[in-house]
Amino acid sequence: MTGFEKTPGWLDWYAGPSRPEFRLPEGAVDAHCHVFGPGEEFPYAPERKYTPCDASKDQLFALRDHLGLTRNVVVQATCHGADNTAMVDALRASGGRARGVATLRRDVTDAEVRELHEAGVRGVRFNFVRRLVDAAPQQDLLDIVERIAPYGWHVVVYFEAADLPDLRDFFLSIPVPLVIDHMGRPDTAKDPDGPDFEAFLDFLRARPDIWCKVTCPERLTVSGPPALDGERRAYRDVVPFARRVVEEFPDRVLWGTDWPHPNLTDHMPDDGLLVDFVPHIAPTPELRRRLLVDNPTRLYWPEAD
Ligand SMILES: O=C(O)/C=C(\CC(=O)C(=O)O)C(=O)O
Repeated sequence: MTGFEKTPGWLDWYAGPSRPEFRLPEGAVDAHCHVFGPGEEFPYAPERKYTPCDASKDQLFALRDHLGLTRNVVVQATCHGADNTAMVDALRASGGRARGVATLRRDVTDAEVRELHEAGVRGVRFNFVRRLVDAAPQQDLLDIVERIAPYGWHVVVYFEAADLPDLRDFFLSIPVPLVIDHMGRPDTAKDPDGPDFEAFLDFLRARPDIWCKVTCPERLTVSGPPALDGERRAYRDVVPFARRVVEEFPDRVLWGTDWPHPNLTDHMPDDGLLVDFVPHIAPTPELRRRLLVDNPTRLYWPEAD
């Protein structure tokens, strides 16, 4: 017993994922995943808006090996607030095979940033999704950027598509590279060639150092079908959105599982089938190598590039 009770309706991550049919290229990176607790060892943050089920570093590394991945980027999720200890513990245990993205408060010290850097953190995440967090004032975020810039870190931003018009100028004022979570969460019931997604692509065109994660079809899908029970045509409605991004920005796209898939209540995907989704959004071996290996390695392990 950890004393933490998972948010009602929240599904557990999928135990026993299938082995993907698509063979990942050597050096493939899961550039968006999380560790949660275990709560007994790494308590969840008092200010959290949900309580996840535990998902430990060992379980993450077992999934990495099962799927044929080489490396992980562990992204701090809001349920751990700005207490990065579970994420850092995973980085330290990974033998250099995991890098991290932290959450920082405005009063973070240079010594703390240096320690995170030494542990393998390479970015800070700013979350604007209201169901997850009360976003910090923009000036606080810019103060944090000043702290991390000397270390060559980037800023990961998570927002809903409807909020991009209000946030765009702020994002473009951030003087370090940006990484966008989950394609800026487009409404996939809309036309992938329509004005809303075009506005997102236009934002990516505004600077050459804005990267985009083509992740989370399981969150973005409206018409499915879900990646379960061997389904080979999962999330078809998301494919044209992701392909537009991959084909126009082949050198600044990233892919990840989003394991353990927090906050899903409808279905929990089979991570092996999520790997099998990749060839649909990156149709050539060259695009797949950039998406899965070259781009994340350049951003998170430049010394190995
Ligand atoms: O896993 C994700 O990236 C997405 C999340 C959770 C999250 O980002 C967080 O808690 O910080 C979501 O949409 O609920």
